[in-house]
Amino acid sequence: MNRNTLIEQIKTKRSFLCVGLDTDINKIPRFLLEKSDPVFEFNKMIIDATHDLCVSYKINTAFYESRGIAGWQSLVATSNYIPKECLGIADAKRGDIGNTSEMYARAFFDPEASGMNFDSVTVAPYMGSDSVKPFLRFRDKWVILLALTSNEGSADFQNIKNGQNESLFESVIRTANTWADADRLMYVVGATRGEAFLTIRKHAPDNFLLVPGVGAQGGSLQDVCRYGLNRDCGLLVNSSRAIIYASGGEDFAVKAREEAMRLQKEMEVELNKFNFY
Ligand SMILES: O=C(O)c1cc(=O)[nH]c(=O)n1[C@@H]1O[C@H](COP(=O)(O)O)[C@@H](O)[C@H]1O
Repeated sequence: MNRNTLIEQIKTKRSFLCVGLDTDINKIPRFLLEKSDPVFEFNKMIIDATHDLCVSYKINTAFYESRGIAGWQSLVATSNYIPKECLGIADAKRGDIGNTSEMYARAFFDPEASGMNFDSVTVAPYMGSDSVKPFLRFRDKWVILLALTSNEGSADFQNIKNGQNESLFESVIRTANTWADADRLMYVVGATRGEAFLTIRKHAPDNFLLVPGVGAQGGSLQDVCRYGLNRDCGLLVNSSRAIIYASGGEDFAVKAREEAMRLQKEMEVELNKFNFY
């Protein structure tokens, strides 16, 4: 999916919600366990219930890889069920020497090789340019590079300053912006980072930011929008557990829709404040 299509979708749906499919087989309603692929059935019902309210789905591959072959089958089936008008994110946090990154890129971007055709993949920047560039060789695909993450340990490395008083996350953004433009490169910035969005926007005025941490991790959508929105919206705000486990019962899809709609309404208010349309 290209940038213009993404922006059009945000305008049409008045939403920049990304639903996170962090589907844990031990947390899904029992009645689904009779199905041949319970995780896919769960995801399918979540997608059916939310696709008009969100512009993206993020599949965290850990929840699938941890289940071996069965998990991989659920991953492939779910990736192919994501509607075309929604940006599909493989949240795999990859990155390695060039020829290995090329294989990771094929795994998520080349349907003939792997059966999967994601629009984007999350990548760790630690190994530098040659570990990221193989992902950028695929047309109309996005790299979503970790910049300032939502977890407590993010300060261990990401806030370390260099001789120019610049934090590591700032150096990551400044350098990575020389590898690709804002049509191909997004950054992960945790919702728990509030005012840091001011600094991020100084270095990345045009890039879309994937923002996890609203919902279960307590980040504020309003703060994220105050400091993070740009003229193209420029945000994809993810919520996983708060949506998909809004209910543990047979009504899980209905409750997931209610939570997604609550967030979509809040996003619409923020877009209106920003005179986005
Ligand atoms: O790259 C990510 O998606 C990510 C980066 C980050 O800084 N923090 C973070 O929580 N995530 C992911 O975003 C999702 C957040 O899930 P919830 O806390 O359940 O909404 C999980 O899939 C995390 O792995």
